[in-house]
Amino acid sequence: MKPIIAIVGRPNVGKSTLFNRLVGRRKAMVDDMPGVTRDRNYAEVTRFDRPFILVDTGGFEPETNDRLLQQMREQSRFAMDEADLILLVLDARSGLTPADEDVVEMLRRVDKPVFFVVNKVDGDRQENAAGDFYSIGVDRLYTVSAEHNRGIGDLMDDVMEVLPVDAGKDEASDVTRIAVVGRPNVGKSTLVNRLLGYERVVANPTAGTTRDAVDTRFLCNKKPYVLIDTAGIRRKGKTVEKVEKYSVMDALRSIERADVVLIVLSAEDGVTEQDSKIAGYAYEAGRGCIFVVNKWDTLEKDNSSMGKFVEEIRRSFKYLPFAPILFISAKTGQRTGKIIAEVDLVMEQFSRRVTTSELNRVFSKAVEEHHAPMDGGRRVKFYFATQVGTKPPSFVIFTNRPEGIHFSYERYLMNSFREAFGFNGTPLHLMFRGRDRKER
Ligand SMILES: Nc1nc2c(ncn2[C@@H]2O[C@H](COP(=O)(O)OP(=O)(O)OP(=O)(O)O)[C@@H](O)[C@H]2O)c(=O)[nH]1
Ligand SMILES: Nc1nc2c(ncn2[C@@H]2O[C@H](COP(=O)(O)OP(=O)(O)OP(=O)(O)O)[C@@H](O)[C@H]2O)c(=O)[nH]1
Repeated sequence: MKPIIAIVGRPNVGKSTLFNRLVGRRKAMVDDMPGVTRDRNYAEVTRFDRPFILVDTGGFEPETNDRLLQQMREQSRFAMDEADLILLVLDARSGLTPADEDVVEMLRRVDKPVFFVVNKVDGDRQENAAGDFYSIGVDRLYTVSAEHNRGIGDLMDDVMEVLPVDAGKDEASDVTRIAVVGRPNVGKSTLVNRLLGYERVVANPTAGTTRDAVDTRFLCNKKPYVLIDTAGIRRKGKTVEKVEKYSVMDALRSIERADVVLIVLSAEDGVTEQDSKIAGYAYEAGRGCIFVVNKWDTLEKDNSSMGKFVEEIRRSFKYLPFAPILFISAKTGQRTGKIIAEVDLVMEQFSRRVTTSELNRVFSKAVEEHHAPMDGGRRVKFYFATQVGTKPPSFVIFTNRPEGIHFSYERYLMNSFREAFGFNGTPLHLMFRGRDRKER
């Protein structure tokens, strides 16, 4: 599993700025996609060919919580439990505060590498002021300016030296890896047990790598599948509070390792905020997605109830119009037998390749029917499209204005591809590239 680096610190010290700096990407353009977190707080980053997961814990703060210390404790606890390495961000311009000291105290007890990062050191003047932070009693401070990209290279050089090495992939290509995700109590464990009970479990759960992930292999119609992190799902003795706090993170980790994600909803509750969050991550991670509406047995049904639920899902998850929806009861077994067949269909599309000539036929027709809007008074021209990868299907489109293509036009192109090719259940990834190597 890829190691996790957590960024902690009180509000406004520059966590998100540092996060964006390290991710090296513009902020995700997701404004017009309800349900997808606006500022993403979770990203996969590769440095010196080594991938890791970067988490900005600021994003985990409940919006209504006004208690600073409480928030920081939660962030730090999260970081201590889940991360492999912690970046504590301090603010050179505001100096050391009691809240900082409180977190430092907590982190002192952690048996993981902690880097003390003094941010907003934009110039030499702040460099001197930053020295005050040594009063917290650490050997090494890293002075940086996240905004102006100062000191970041030195910091990351040292971080990469102590970051645990990825303990290895388990990505046999013929196996479909399935993650079952959803907020607490929607019926994940019941569903997992149902799937495994149905199908013959061919191997005992094997203890995974660094964080006790237990994946379970099983066969269905002689085809191999892996259910990811069944331990996380079945884990007993979690306190209620912990379940509430960490389930999104559990989901993230499973999604990260999956091909196809079963997003479990509960028919009893309808769609909730937390469902949106989880589904948003599955989408952003570019995994195959299937909505599984569980507890269908609990509804008083009339003819329109399924249609209404479909509507609610489509309205709440506008960015996932391509994800199939299944209505099941994990408890009674109703329609659970259809899940794996649906997974197969999605996996096929997720791994699908179209030929360059087919692709360009569809692409040029789409462009002809609906021109791209002008970019700063300049015509946007396209040259050529090619598929560069699968899982999910990824395309590069060559254009004279790679930075001038609006998200709505990108979406139009994706929809044209879907209309022509299907790609049911899988996100698509488009990249625009200029002939002069400019890229977005
Ligand atoms: N001068 C200076 N300002 C910075 C630097 N890094 C961040 N800032 C500013 O500090 C403010 C807070 O930055 P954020 O990245 O939003 O801080 P945060 O810790 O993520 O804040 P929360 O989201 O509230 O937790 C913004 O106005 C940034 O522009 C820096 O290196 N130098
Ligand atoms: N009526 C009904 N109840 C169900 C169904 N599936 C699960 N349940 C019940 O819902 C409750 C929660 O089920 P779990 O499988 O433990 O849910 P979970 O999502 O794994 O929960 P966490 O471990 O808290 O994340 C249990 O009481 C189940 O018996 C279903 O299809 N119908």
